[in-house]
Amino acid sequence: MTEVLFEASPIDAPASLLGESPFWHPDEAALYWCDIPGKRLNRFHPPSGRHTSWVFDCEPACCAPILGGDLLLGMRDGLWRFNPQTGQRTPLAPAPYNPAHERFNDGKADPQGRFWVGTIYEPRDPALAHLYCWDEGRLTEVAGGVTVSNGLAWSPDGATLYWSDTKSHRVRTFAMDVRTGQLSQEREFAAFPVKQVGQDLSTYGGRPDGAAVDVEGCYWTAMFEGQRLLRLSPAGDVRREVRLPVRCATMPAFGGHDLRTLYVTTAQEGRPATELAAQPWAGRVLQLRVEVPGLPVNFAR
Ligand SMILES: O=C1O[C@H](CS(=O)(=O)O)[C@@H](O)[C@H](O)[C@H]1O
Repeated sequence: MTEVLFEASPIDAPASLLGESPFWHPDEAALYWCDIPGKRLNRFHPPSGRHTSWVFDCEPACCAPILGGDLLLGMRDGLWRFNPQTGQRTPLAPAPYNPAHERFNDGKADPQGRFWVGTIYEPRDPALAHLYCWDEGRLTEVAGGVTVSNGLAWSPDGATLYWSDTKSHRVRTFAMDVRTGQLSQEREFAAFPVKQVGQDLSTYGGRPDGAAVDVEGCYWTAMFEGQRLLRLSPAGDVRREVRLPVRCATMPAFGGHDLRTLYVTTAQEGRPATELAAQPWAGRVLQLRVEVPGLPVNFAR
């Protein structure tokens, strides 16, 4: 039997049901991530090995640091400011959709501190999810026509926005006016073969989920259900594939003092029992070392 060696192994923190939105906080030397159905925000501090989590009454889907302190949380019921020291949560904006069948999903700040956040339309059909931008106290709808808004990331110069729709297996780019945040020149960046009904997972490459960009401008995407990460050049060519010991990776994030540790959140929710028995790290945050550092996290303002 051939032994498969994986480069990634889990950090010393409990598994999530559906881990998402990891980011490395440079001031705290800690990794934050959400467990959406577990209704938890997690923090792991590698130097001390300390894991902390906060439990809410509503699903947190994305988190970002705010300039000057606190975190911004995108939750099913809206955007919140959260103080991890006191546990206090202050409302910023109510959900601009019906939370009975839609919720915020992937969200990130751009280099100017505007917070971009998309939604997931849970009935999945039709494609009624959106992308919003939170800026100067206003939440504005900027795009729609997707089902699972995901994969937000920016090129190193901040002038290209990446955005995926996991369900349609596509990643697109926009030119972004760095000063105003105005989007133009929508283009298809990458498209992956859609899973056929009854297709064996061993022949399926997965669909683009969360993403992160490195200093060479390459786009790292988690391929949900494909058991791999892909590193795509700015032109969209696959430069590297990293096989993972877990079927469902959800998002990579660069961390560590040199931003060369790639953390990857994963999911176990809804997976078959046989798969979970074979992949005991499902739901854990994985880590691996990479050669090219990532871009630091952007702070929301
Ligand atoms: O709920 C979620 O699920 C999706 C994966 S999929 O839509 O089921 O293919 C994941 O990408 C998303 O980020 C997560 O919140």
